[in-house]
Amino acid sequence: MDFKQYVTVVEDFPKNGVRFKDITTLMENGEAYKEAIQQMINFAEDKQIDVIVGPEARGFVVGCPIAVAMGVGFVPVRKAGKLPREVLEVDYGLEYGKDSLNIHKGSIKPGQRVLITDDLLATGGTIEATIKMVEELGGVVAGIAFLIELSYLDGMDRLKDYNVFRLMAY
Ligand SMILES: O=P(O)(O)OC[C@H]1O[C@H](OP(=O)(O)OP(=O)(O)O)[C@H](O)[C@@H]1O
Ligand SMILES: Nc1ncnc2[nH]cnc12
Repeated sequence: MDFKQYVTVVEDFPKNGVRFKDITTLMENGEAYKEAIQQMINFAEDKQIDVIVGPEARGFVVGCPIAVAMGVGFVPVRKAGKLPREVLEVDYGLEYGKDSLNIHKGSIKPGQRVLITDDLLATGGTIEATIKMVEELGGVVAGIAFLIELSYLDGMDRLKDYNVFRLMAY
């Protein structure tokens, strides 16, 4: 399947000449969304995954259906101030700003094998912060799966030590 035909490229969003890759048009198409998720599951299948971790919000869009299909749990990474219990917090930068991310302490058990999911790899700031939180909680990052890599931003350079899958590259 040519997945790129379902992604809409929006010029200058949210600002400063960023070429935004909008996956909502892929999600609107049941066949394309299902097949994209299936390809991520195929990548994860032989990795003895115990739990999936995805950053808000688009990491949920890909991570939750994979978790349900694989019969494993899903742990949300959220922007600061959204999780109600005790959290681990990490600052990060992204293509169009900076923020901090939280994960619930105790949400990953030491030694658990984790698949990290997100829709898109840009600078790699979000995923690097997510990896840091998983590893600080004692999890083992067994794989990282994206729908899209923006190869002109070199985010993959930060992920050399990991097993990474991406469906599309721009
Ligand atoms: O590789 P990076 O430079 O870190 O950028 C990639 C991140 O940016 C987007 O999320 P965003 O923070 O815009 O949040 P959203 O999913 O809530 O829209 C995207 O879903 C990734 O998580
Ligand atoms: N260019 C881009 N398109 C969509 N999501 C993004 N997140 C960070 N950069 C992005």
